Amino acid sequence: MPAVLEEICAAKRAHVAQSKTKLSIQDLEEGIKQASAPRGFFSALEKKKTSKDYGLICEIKKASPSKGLIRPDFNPVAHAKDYEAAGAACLSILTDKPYFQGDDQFLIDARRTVSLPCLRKDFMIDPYQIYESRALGADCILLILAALDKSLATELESVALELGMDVLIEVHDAEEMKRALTMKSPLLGVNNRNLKTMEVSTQNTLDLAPMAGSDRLCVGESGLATHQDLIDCEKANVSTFLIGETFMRQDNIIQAVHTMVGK
Ligand SMILES: O=C(O)c1ccccc1NCC(=O)[C@H](O)[C@H](O)COP(=O)(O)O
Repeated sequence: MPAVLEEICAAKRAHVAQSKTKLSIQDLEEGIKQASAPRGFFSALEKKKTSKDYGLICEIKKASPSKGLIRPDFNPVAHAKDYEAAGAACLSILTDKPYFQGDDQFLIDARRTVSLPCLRKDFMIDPYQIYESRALGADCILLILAALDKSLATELESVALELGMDVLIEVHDAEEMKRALTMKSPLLGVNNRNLKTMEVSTQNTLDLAPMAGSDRLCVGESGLATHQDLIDCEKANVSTFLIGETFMRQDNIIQAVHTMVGK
């Protein structure tokens, strides 16, 4: 596992242990009963694909380990509104605090403001977090296969699906893609960021997406900066993308999304 992921997951295990002392899974199940029903994350993206539109998962991201602070005037509610107005299919909201300056409250506030399906973007290593995600209102969770063995990935996926959420399975190499194809979720993210070097290359999407076959929906993730990047990925039949930093660095987010899709 890349060192940065190792470090983030170790911190996450300590954080989850702490959370469990405050709220039990039974408490979270009570919270889930009060939560609004899941919005179809996968189906929103599938709809865009069917209508031959780009399916954008627009990310609310204040900072990152590779870039530090990205958005000084960070305002998750305003960013959520802008993304919806710009035509995003879905939102991704980082909730990890120590490495991304995220917050669970950002997910709650953003989701309440818009009608888009929302991904809780965090580092899932324990079933507890899957219950917590649904109680927070998440419609989809992320599973990073580089951080999970087969049995834990399968367990987390099955809890999420039972709770009615979609699952975005993230892969970075061919071995992870093969593992992803043994899982149930049809939503596969190809991460263009090499977490060992932090370099990004859309070539990764071009190399791995063809392995996925026509039953899965591939998402190109990370380092997408220009409309040409999207056009390049279309060579591998990928028209669904997760984009954070490029949008978050622009004062006018609506304009940035329009420019990205070539409007
Ligand atoms: O962004 C990072 O530096 C990072 C470091 C370590 C683990 C994960 C990381 N990013 C999480 C993401 O998946 C991205 O936020 C997402 O793919 C959007 O990427 P970008 O468009 O490049 O902001």
